Amino acid sequence: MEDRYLTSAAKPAPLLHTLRHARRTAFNRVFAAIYLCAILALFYRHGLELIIHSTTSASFLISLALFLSDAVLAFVWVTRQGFLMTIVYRNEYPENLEKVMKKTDSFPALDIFICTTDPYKEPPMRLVSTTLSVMAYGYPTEKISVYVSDDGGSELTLFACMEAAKFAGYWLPFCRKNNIMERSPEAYFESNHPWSSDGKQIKEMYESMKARVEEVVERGKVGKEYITEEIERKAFNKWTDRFTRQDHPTVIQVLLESSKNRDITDHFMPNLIYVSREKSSTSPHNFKAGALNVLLRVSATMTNAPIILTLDCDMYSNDPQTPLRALCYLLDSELRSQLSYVQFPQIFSGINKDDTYGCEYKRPCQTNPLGLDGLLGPNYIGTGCFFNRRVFFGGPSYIVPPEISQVGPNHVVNKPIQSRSILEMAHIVAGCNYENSTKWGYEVGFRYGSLVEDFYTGFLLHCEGWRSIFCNPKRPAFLGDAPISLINALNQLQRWIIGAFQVGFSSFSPITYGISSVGPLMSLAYMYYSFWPLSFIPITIYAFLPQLALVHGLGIFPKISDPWFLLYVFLFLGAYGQDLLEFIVEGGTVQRWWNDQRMWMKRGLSCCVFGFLEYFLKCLGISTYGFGLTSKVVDDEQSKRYAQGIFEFGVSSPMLVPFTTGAIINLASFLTGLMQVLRGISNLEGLFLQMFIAGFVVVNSFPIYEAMALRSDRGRIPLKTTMISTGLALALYMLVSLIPLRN
Ligand SMILES: O=c1ccn([C@@H]2O[C@H](COP(=O)(O)OP(=O)(O)O[C@H]3O[C@H](CO)[C@@H](O)[C@H](O)[C@H]3O)[C@@H](O)[C@H]2O)c(=O)[nH]1
Ligand SMILES: [Mn+2]
Repeated sequence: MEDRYLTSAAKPAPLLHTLRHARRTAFNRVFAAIYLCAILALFYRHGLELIIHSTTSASFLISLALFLSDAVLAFVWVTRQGFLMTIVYRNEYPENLEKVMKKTDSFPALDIFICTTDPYKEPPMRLVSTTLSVMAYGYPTEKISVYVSDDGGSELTLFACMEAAKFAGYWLPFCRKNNIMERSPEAYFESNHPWSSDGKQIKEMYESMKARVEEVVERGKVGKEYITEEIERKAFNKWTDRFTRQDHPTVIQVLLESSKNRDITDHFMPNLIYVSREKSSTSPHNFKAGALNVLLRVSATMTNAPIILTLDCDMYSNDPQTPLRALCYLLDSELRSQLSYVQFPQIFSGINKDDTYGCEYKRPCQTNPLGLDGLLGPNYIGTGCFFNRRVFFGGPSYIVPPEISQVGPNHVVNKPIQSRSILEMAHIVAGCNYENSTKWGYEVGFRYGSLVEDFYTGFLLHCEGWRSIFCNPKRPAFLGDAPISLINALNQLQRWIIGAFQVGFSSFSPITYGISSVGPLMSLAYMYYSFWPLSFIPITIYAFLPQLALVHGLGIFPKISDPWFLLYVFLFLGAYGQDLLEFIVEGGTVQRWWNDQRMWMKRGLSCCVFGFLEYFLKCLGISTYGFGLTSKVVDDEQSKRYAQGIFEFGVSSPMLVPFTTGAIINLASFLTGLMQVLRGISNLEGLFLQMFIAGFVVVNSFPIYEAMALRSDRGRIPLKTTMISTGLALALYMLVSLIPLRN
């Protein structure tokens, strides 16, 4: 990007973007001060309980457990404030871009990276639609290069990309001519349109392409009848018998070259390049971060665009204007020297009405970034993000040069991408040993060392002194898939949790390194993401301890008549109330919020615990972990249940056991407590808070009881899980009976 994009100083330049501070920030600050006082009061009471009122070892242990729980909750609350103190909204005006830039041909080139890994978990037709949706961007076509990274090394994926390249010749002019907004053919043909004659024709072409790709995927092989050209045959010949997913040479296939290929209206096409990096079972490949670094280098040798968009195969473009919106920031002369990336929110298209599994992730994807945007900017969330290529090579004021200049940000490509020397170079930099003893993954490129490479990379970029921008247009810029079964949702989150701990406990921890590099509020936010899964400690304690005490008629919280009771009421209502408010203000519904807080409990008693255990077993060298890919395939019956908002438990997995056990204990304890109160053995006064907690959990657990006892479909809780959980609940109950709780 040269200086000709700079706006002239003489006349005020047309606005590219504006910023507005949210009014509720003031409220949030006042509320935080009040709530903090309440927390301090709570700890004063904990001190009294621990030091003065604990007379037996059992009561001391109970007080200690409650203290520990509240300490973690307080820590999480404090770190969450990082998102609430500086909320801002932005608007951008892409219509002014051309005025600012004067000539359309001065639009910068754009390299788009799309990652895919497994044709059976990530249907290639979804990849095709995503690819076509960005190839059809309303942006000078010859400036777009799309790089598909196939970590599965699959000929099926290559075949799908070839089909996409052919179809693009028809699809791109069709989109331009009819000025359609949904440039993902899958999304476009799914919605109902009055079809024109060319619409019908192209729909037929799409359906036949889809049939071919799906047939090939089903057969697991690209049949000879599909290979028509010599160049295609040569490409598929690379899949020899020795070619496996884990061990194979680099495959780079230029499927479209903008200077050569034209569409049916003789208009330029974008570049489309398939890349499957070399893999060897003896060299680490660093999952997605490794794949992205290969694309960074391969694209540098071929097109080296100053702007890069990273996408997952399931996030298609929903608005052809999106690159222009990103440019409103990336080309801004005041921001430019500091700006690392423009992050769009992840918005999911297939979520049911009430978002059963809380997979909208409204806070991390939509509301928290608004708060961060008033500081150094949102964290990177892996997809839907436009980067300035330069950020991968050092901070704003210093350059960390790569080992060879051909992969650096200043390299000028002056040969066609299919020329021999370029292709040779591209193969070299995609090799699995290329990174040995280089700075890739540590000081250069996407960072290694965490399963949430996106979070880690964004954090370190902020630490280097870069800022980022959150761009949240009304019409979602991208739409993606979210898991629609409980176990998939929990597994996905477990990977994120392990990744978060990897950052939190690394030498670059936000607690230590972060505070000195990004400032207090920003590092609070990063601390929140690194450590919130520790909430499993209070969630577990609050799910079992008050209930087991209740069964034995033992009160562990203040009585209703005790003034401390009001403090508990305020802390509970304050936290839940503010959370609800925040959710609703940003366009959520009460039902979705309810489901989200219900999932919070389930997560605390499943993937948070397992993620924590797995992280520590790995630290001790006992286990290893991989990047458990989220499946994007669902069967019809499952989708039907999801559409009705019915929980999908289905598989028997240890993941389901803790919260099922919890649900049983809470029900039993609530009923026992109720009986005791009704029979006059205990009085409600002293047990009210415990009854309330148990009752609240019971209400939240209705779907669990239903899935254990009443349902017969395939999504119910498997009998095995129910039996193990009941056994555990009984064992726990008996164990507690052995402890002398009262003096
Ligand atoms: O070895 C790998 C593993 C994954 N991927 C790709 O990474 C993307 C994300 O994988 P997915 O299973 O969909 O994970 P999600 O949990 O849905 O992804 C979220 O979390 C990831 C970090 O764990 C981020 O990279 C993603 O951008 C973010 O959407 C997909 O395109 C994969 O094809 C690779 O390229 N190579
Ligand atoms: Mn995904």
